[in-house]
Amino acid sequence: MSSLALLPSQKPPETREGAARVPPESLIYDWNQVEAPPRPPQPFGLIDETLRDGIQSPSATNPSLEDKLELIELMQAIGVDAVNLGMPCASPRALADVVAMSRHIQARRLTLTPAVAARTVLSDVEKVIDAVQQGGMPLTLYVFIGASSLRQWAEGWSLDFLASASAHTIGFAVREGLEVAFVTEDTSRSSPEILDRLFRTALGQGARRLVLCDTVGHATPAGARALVRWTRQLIASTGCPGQVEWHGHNDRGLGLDNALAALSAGADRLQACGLGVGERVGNTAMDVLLLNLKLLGWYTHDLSRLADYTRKVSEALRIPIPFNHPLSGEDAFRTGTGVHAAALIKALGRGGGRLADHLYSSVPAQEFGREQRIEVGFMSGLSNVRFWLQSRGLPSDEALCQEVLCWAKERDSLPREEEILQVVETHRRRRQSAG
Ligand SMILES: CC(=O)SCCNC(=O)CCNC(=O)[C@H](O)C(C)(C)COP(=O)(O)OP(=O)(O)OC[C@H]1O[C@@H](n2cnc3c(N)ncnc32)[C@H](O)[C@@H]1OP(=O)(O)O
Repeated sequence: MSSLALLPSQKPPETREGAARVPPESLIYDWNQVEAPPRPPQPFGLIDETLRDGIQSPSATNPSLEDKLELIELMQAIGVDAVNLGMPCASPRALADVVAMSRHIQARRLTLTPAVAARTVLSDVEKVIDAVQQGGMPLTLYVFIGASSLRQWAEGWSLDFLASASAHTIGFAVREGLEVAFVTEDTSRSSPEILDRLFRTALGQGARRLVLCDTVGHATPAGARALVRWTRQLIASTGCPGQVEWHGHNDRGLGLDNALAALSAGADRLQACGLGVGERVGNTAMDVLLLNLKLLGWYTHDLSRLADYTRKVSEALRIPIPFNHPLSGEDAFRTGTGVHAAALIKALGRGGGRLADHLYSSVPAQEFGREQRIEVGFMSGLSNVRFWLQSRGLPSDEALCQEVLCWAKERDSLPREEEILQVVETHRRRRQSAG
C-alpha cells in the first residue's frame, strides 16, 4: 500500500480550444485501408437463423412465442431482410409458432421475408405447405441434405440417392408454389464432383438459392472465397438464375472472417444468429457481423437498436451475454485501468463523447446505443477514483481519493458501487468526528 504514495497525482486535464471540432478520422491513421478487403461486388442480404439454428444450441431454451415475436420486430429494426422461423416438421409447437410468426409478419406489414427449413423429405415439405396455408403467407423453403462423402458414409447414402431425393423434393415444392433454397450440409468438405451434380440438379428443378454450409466450422477465409467463387461460376454456366448464400459456424473462431470473405467473393446473402448461438460453438454472430459491416461502410441501416436485439436474444434463449462480447458485453465499453481511464477522462474533457469514444475503443459506443464507463479497481489510478466520485456529485479531495484507491488496490476484484460508497461514508464520518 505504501507504493501508492509514489503515484503522481493527476494533473488537471489541459484544455485545447477547438479540439471538439476535430473529426476523429483525421486523428486516426488506418492501416486497414492499406489492404482493404474488396467491397462486395453486388448488394447483399442477411437472413437471421437464431430461431432455427440458434435454438439448436444445447444450452438454448426454446423461446416463448411472445419472445419470438419481439425478436422478429428487433430483426426488422436492425435491417435484416429475411428470417428463418424454424422447422415446422420438428413438432406441433414448432409448426404452430411458424404459423403465428407468419401471421404477425403480415399483420405488422414487416418487410422481413419469412423462411423455414425441412429435410429433402416429402412429409417435411407437406408440413411447410400446411404452415403456408394456415399462416396465409408464402414461406421460402430451405431444404437440406447432408452432402459430403463423410456425411454420405455415415448415413449409408450414395450420390445418386442425394440427387434423386433432392430433385424429387425440390420439384415437388416448386410445383406447390414454394420458393426454394437448396442447402447442402457440409458443403465446405464436399468435393466439386458432388456439388456440381447436386447444384445442377437443384437449379434444374427450380431452386433459386444455393446455401453453402460450413456446417462444422472447417472453412478458412481462403476456403470460403474459393467455394463462393466456384459456385458462382457453376451457376453462370447453367444459365439458371441462382443466388449464393453463406452459412458458417464458429468452431475454429473463424465464423466472422469467413462470412466477410464470402461476401467479398460474391455471396448474395449471409446467414447468422444473434450472439453467435447455434450448434456446438455456434454460428457467425449476427450482431458482430453487423457491427463489422457497418464499420467497413458496407451497411448503412441504423444500428442504434443492435444492443437491444442482442439483449433480447440472450433473454429469449436464456443464454447469458459473455462479459467480453463485442458491443453488448458488460465490459465492452468499461475500464478500471488507470492509464486508459486517465486518457479517456482527458479526451472527455477536451472533445466530448465522440472523440473519447475512439480513444480506447475501435467501436464508437454512442453510435450503437452504448456509453463508456470508468470503474475503480485494483488496476486503477487516482484518475479513476476522482472521475468516479465527481460523476456521482461526491467530494473528490486528494485524501479521499487516495483512501478509496488504497482500499481498491487491496481487493481481488472490482468493488461494487455500494462498497465504494461505504468507504466514502466511513471517510466522511471519520473526518467529521476529527474536525
Ligand atoms: C441444416 C441443419 O442444421 S441440419 C439440423 C436440422 N435440425 C434438426 O434436426 C432439428 C429438428 N429435428 C427434429 O425434430 C427431428 O430430428 C426430425 C423431426 C426432423 C426427425 O426426427 P426422427 O424421424 O425421429 O429422426 P431422427 O432425428 O432420429 O433422425 C434423423 C433422420 O432424418 C434422416 N435425414 C436427415 N436428413 C435427411 C434428408 N435430407 N433426406 C432424407 N432423410 C434425412 C436421417 O437419415 C435420419 O433417418 P433415420 O431415422 O431413418 O435414421
